[in-house]
Amino acid sequence: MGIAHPTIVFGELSGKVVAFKVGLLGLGTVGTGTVQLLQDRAGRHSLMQELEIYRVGVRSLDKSRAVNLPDGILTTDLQAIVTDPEVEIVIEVLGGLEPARSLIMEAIAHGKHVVTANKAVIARYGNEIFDAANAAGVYVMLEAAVGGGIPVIQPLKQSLGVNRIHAITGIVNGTTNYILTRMQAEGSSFDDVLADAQKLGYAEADPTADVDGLDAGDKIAILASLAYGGRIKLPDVYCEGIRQVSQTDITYAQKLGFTIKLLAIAQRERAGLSGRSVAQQANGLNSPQRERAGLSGRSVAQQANGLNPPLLSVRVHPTLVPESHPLASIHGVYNAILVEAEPLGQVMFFGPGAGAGATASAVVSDILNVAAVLKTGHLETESASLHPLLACTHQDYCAIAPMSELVTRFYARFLTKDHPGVIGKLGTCFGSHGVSLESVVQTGIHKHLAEIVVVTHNVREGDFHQALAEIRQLEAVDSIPSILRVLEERNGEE
Ligand SMILES: NC(=O)C1=CN([C@@H]2O[C@H](COP(=O)(O)OP(=O)(O)OC[C@H]3O[C@@H](n4cnc5c(N)ncnc54)[C@H](OP(=O)(O)O)[C@@H]3O)[C@@H](O)[C@H]2O)C=CC1
Ligand SMILES: N[C@@H](CC=O)C(=O)O
Ligand code: NA
Repeated sequence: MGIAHPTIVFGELSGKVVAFKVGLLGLGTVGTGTVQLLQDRAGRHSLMQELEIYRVGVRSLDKSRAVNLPDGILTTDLQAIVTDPEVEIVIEVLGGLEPARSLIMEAIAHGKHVVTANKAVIARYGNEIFDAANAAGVYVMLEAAVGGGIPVIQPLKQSLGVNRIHAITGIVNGTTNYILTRMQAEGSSFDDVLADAQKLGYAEADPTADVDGLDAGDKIAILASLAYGGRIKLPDVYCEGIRQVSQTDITYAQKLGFTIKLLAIAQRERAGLSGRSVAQQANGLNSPQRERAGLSGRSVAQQANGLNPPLLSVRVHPTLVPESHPLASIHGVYNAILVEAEPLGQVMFFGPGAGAGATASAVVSDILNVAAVLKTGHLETESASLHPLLACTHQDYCAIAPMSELVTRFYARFLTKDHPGVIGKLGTCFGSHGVSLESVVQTGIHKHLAEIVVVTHNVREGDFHQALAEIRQLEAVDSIPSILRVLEERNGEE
């Protein structure tokens, strides 16, 4: 098909236009940043000269736009973009599940390479998307989907590929880090700061995904899948957001030498914790988990120890982070991802996790990666296969251990009657469930009730909750307003 629409042609080499035609779906925060970057090529990689914005799909043609595009580039017919034979690379920056998912699938079916910033779609439909892409011989690139502009997807696929990953601990949601930072620094209210994050373009269209930890859950599922070489079932990822984090807890945490962060964590389950072996933990998996891990009908002990992909803990929750930990100093919309690997040791990726320019940097880098492969003519022969360090070809599922088996420290705040002996009763309940306390502080009287803050040593989460269930029955205990996990200072491990 000839070029029926006006286009922005950037590249003309040896008198011959060699542009890769890009179809952009979405012209919001990220789409606008992407166009701005593609229109401002001076001093950037020369391959950018060969990218051409061919069509841009939006919902409304009446909106004023922060970028100038020639007449006829904008369209509301997104399907026409993903089926247009002229388009080689489709950029999906619409957000949401539909029509994003269907358009990605249709683009793949029409032989287009896809670049997406959409972690929600990849975390839920990655299986079908990558199966289809691999069968069609096209790339699906997603650097912008995790950590915004921070390069973390490509490093996990390429530079860190030889490492055995022990743990990934990240601040991967800019909105919640921005909210927690300002609540902590200024004592601002949650709602006011959220409104600012929305104005700045950090938050998702529905900020529930940010605030309730679901966006971070999508991102850690994607990182875990790349790091551990297996697919992750999203419902297996435990997600707890920041709605219940109060000024009171922020203040107590500060007094105790911690800062509260929403952490996304994926780690190999460690053998021997709380006297349990990996095999026993794998026994605790429900049957679909064991089925997915390939454990059913075989010796769980034998298989869990050599599990490939391994048995993992994958979770998102607000966490007390020691002030001395590298993640404690990540503020505002910044993200950071700490990777602990063998033989490399610790490496931390840090940078802006959201925002137009930063995210566009990741999107356009992905486009360049695809254009670079296309330029080599690598995919043009019948027998050509996808570049193994750019494609995603995992088939097996990782088994995810239940949260009750997690071994972690806890912070808990109790409101109790101000009676003698209450602290002793709490200690007895904890002790009878094997929960050892690092500190117990009675911090004052709050509406005629005593406020007691407890920090535990490492405990098995299931044991801790059993102790709490017993404590709730105590006549002296009014309520337990907060329970938060605590990160250990050494090695970023819990
Ligand atoms: N914002 C950020 O900092 C980051 C965002 N991301 C991800 O990037 C993606 C885009 O986010 P963002 O740019 O913030 O989103 P915006 O809401 O700012 O922009 C969405 C764009 O998509 C268009 N659009 C949405 N639905 C449709 C539809 N059904 N038909 C046609 N057009 C549609 C909108 O059109 P119109 O303009 O006409 O309304 C708009 O241009 C999301 O997946 C997000 O998770 C990833 C990293 C950081
Ligand atoms: N809403 C997300 C945007 C980037 O993924 C965030 O706040 O991190
Ligand atoms: Na990134």
